[in-house]
Amino acid sequence: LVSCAKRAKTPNSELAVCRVLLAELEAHQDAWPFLSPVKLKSVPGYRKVIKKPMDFFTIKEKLINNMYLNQENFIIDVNLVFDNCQKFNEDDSEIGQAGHRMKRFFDKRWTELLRK
Ligand SMILES: Cc1ncccc1N[C@@H](C)c1ccc2c(c1)OCCO2
Repeated sequence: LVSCAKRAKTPNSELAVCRVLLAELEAHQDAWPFLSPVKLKSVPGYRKVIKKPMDFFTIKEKLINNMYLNQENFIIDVNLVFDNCQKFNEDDSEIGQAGHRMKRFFDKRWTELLRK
């Protein structure tokens, strides 16, 4: 039989994987600093230093409201969470360490799930 062309991934199946990945991030024991938006009034300097705040709750809202057209936009927002964390927090701080652990976990899982 002639093999059919490799079926392109439909956007919704791409986004289904993003929902699975986000659920795993939210369930991770080191997710606590990233579960909701940083309160800009209660963290001195955050608003000035971090130009594009991002967190897992906001990402979930964007997924639910179909604001991600593809996996790439989702991955950009997740990496923004970790880049903001590294920019604002010392590597040896509680939050800094949580951020490094979460980034390592994410990089591993999306490689396994998305790089099929
Ligand atoms: C990711 C991040 N980077 C820099 C600062 C804060 C945060 N997270 C907030 C939720 C946060 C995390 C931990 C906290 C906190 C707020 O305020 C009270 C003390 O403990």
